[in-house]
Amino acid sequence: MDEPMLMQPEAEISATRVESAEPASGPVVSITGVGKIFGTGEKAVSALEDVSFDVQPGSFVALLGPSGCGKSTLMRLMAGLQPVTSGSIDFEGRSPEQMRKAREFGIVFQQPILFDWRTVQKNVELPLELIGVSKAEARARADEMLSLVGLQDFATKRPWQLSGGMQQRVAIARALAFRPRFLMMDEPFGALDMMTRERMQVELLRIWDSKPDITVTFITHSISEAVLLADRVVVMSARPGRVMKVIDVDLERPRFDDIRQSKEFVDIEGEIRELIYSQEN
Ligand SMILES: Nc1ncnc2c1ncn2[C@@H]1O[C@H](COP(=O)(O)OP(=O)(O)OP(=O)(O)O)[C@@H](O)[C@H]1O
Repeated sequence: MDEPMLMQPEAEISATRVESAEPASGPVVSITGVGKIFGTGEKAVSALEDVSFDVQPGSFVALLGPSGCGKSTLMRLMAGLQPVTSGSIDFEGRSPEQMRKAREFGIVFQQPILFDWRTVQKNVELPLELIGVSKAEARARADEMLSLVGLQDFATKRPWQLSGGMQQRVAIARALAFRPRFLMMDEPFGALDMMTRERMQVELLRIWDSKPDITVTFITHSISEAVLLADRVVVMSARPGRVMKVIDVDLERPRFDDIRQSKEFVDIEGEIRELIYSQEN
């Protein structure tokens, strides 16, 4: 799903954090029996069937599955951009739409969608200004997030002067500048070459380690990307997407690039690969 980030301001412009009175104990998102059918009658397409899983607060969940299995659809349902056909998605008593309206979500798509006529810094500031954040506050948050993603020296450059990986880091900075409780990433590194992609994965681990309060949902086709990044991998079947298995990734954090060579990593990758291939045979 490649969508312009600023085309849906309510959805993309995220996050005045709503602090809860008590620390959360149970899951922060409960997805129960979710189904999604597009269209009606003979043209009806069943994209998701009976999808259920929980997301723990502050965890990193990867949605992994073949093309067309409904990963992006599931993320859109979670983000309150489309209604479910059946089942429910519950954010501690609030609906995805309520969460979206409260700007609890930051979203990063495969294409960063930056405005070339604005500087990097002003790209990060723009959506904040659109929701009424003062110029000074927007600048402070943009600078903080550009430092977090390692682009402080590129604030005054134009997006076209940056590499693909750097542009995607700007998109991540822009999403985080809203201080969202939930960061949803739809194949954010899918358009990058393999080496840049691997570097970005490590970069995301670093950013993630310094932002422990955020709960991340990350869509990917890549088994190794899912295992490297996630605490939990939701493995989905081909369309209509169902949950084949939820796999906990009990690898210690902080994680670095060399963890890919560890036996534990390779074992989890193998388990997921077997699961996916068993479905095809
Ligand atoms: N608005 C829509 N109307 C009709 N069908 C749709 C719509 N959106 C998605 N679909 C269908 O639902 C199915 C799931 O699509 P979705 O984009 O969620 O899959 P995906 O797993 O994210 O795929 P990819 O990995 O290729 O991005 C596909 O068959 C798609 O054609």
